[in-house]
Amino acid sequence: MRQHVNPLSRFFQLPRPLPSPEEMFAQSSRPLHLDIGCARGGFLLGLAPLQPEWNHVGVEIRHPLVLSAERDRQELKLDNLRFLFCNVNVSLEEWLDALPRDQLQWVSIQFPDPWFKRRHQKRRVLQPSLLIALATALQPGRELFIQSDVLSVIEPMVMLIEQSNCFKRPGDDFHPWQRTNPMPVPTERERYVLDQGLQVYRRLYQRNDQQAPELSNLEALWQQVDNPSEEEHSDC
Ligand SMILES: C[S@@+](CC[C@H](N)C(=O)[O-])C[C@H]1O[C@@H](n2cnc3c(N)ncnc32)[C@H](O)[C@@H]1O
Repeated sequence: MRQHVNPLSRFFQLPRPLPSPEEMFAQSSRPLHLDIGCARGGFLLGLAPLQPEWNHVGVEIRHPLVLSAERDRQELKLDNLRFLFCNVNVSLEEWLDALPRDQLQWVSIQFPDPWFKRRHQKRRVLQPSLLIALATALQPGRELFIQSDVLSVIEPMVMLIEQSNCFKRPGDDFHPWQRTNPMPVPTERERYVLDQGLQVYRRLYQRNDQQAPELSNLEALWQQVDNPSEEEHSDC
């Protein structure tokens, strides 16, 4: 059990320039997968060797976890993977904006920290401005995958994604939630949740061809997203 770090604290509000794909990867033109909130990186450390034709980037706000993940990556000699320390709500938009067109092809946000209280809404990782930056970087057909074991965490994300009008669900996906994980490797949190016999809520989205909305419009919708639970929570 641990308390989450507060992404709004002054320390985490300092912008950090993030390296470009050219600076990170020898074969920098490969398609890019971005995992937001990668923690110790177990998921990407397992995935990168299975997908050598992709480059993978994990971003994480807790610096010691990034150091540990990078150490493991170097031991495993995985040159198609990097872990970066940043607050995605402060530093990711500029990086996304500078990516070559259609390089980013997959984004995953898995088991994000559950900030339940409405007054903590701004601490949640998926904010309107981040969603717009992702929607702008992802070309039609490219994918955004979200999963969580907490319904009241994933529902506002679903609402935000769907209200943006930038994403659709694949045509063969008729269920409220994906039954299985489209990724071949579970995350650390996912493994823990499944071991407990708990349910996992998953959604896979594809970028459609609609323009990203104005930030002010999406922010107004986000304000309407209500979350009644006042429970405090901690995990991983
Ligand atoms: C509940 S953990 C899940 C970790 C991993 N995705 C998994 O499924 O095992 C959520 C992770 O997101 C990170 N995180 C939360 N807010 C973040 C932010 N603004 N920027 C980057 N990482 C963030 C947390 O530090 C934490 O490691």
